[in-house]
Amino acid sequence: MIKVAICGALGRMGQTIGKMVDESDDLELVGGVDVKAGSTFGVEVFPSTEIEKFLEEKKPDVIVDFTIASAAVGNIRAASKHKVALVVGTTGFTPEQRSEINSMIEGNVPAVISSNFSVGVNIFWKLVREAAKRLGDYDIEVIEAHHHFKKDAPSGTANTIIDIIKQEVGDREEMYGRKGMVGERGNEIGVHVIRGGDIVGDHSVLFAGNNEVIELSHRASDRAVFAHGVLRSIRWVYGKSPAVYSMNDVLNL
Ligand SMILES: NC(=O)C1=CN([C@@H]2O[C@H](COP(=O)(O)OP(=O)(O)OC[C@H]3O[C@@H](n4cnc5c(N)ncnc54)[C@H](OP(=O)(O)O)[C@@H]3O)[C@@H](O)[C@H]2O)C=CC1
Ligand SMILES: O=C(O)C1=N[C@H](C(=O)O)C[C@H](O)C1
Repeated sequence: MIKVAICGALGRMGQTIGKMVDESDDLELVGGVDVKAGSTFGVEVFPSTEIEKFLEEKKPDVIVDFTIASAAVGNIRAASKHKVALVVGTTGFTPEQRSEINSMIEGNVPAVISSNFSVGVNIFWKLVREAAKRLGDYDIEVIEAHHHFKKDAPSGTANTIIDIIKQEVGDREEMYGRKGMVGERGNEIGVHVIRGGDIVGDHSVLFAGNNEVIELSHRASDRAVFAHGVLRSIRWVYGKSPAVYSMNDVLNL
């Protein structure tokens, strides 16, 4: 049995992952950490101020983090110190936070970090790369939509899309929405963020040329798609050599 702990255990993703871990035969949910203490699926949730005590008492094999960027940095530091493998889905990191995370992990613990654990999105990213490779002279716009509770914008997945496009077409300015006399469209990637209701997670990329538009889209209708990828990652990462891994490694893409 792989002993699993969840940071952000009482949140939307924490609950979805906790349920799936609890129902699986080869994984054992040993507890969680959240802002406030509590319980989930019959195990104790410690307050985030007591993460060190939690790790010493519960000794998880893998820690899953779905919190917020500022909190995740501290949780990753604690996991690295205690040599616990990581699966990190939290988004909204600054470049500085990402490099701090990488240096905490490298040579210390194995960690899968992804802005989107859905298998479909990981294939979608491949399709976006392929299109960008061939349609670099088309106008490119990225659109994402999420529920009204989401704190970071644009989504981590949209940021990954923008990175992929730039890797293929070269650096471009990101244009976040447009208003007023915007003038002729420049060598930019338009980025549009929608927040509303209970939208789980929609991402589209438009490649617009003369007399034609190619639109690639992915729509998640249940958080279970992310949680399935998280469970695959937990099973994959346990026992691996210390390094930062992506879902490409987990899915062998
Ligand atoms: N990679 C992927 O596939 C996916 C990534 N995400 C990302 O996961 C993150 C969480 O999303 P979601 O579950 O919807 O958000 P929620 O707000 O529902 O859950 C986050 C939880 O973390 C808690 N939290 C805040 N600070 C700490 C801390 N220091 N230690 C422990 N827990 C803490 C929050 O408490 P409180 O509410 O009291 O602040 C909350 O319970 C986001 O960054 C989101 O973008 C989401 C879905 C898929
Ligand atoms: O906050 C969410 O809900 C989601 N966050 C991730 C992101 O920021 O890309 C993944 C997914 O779209 C859901």
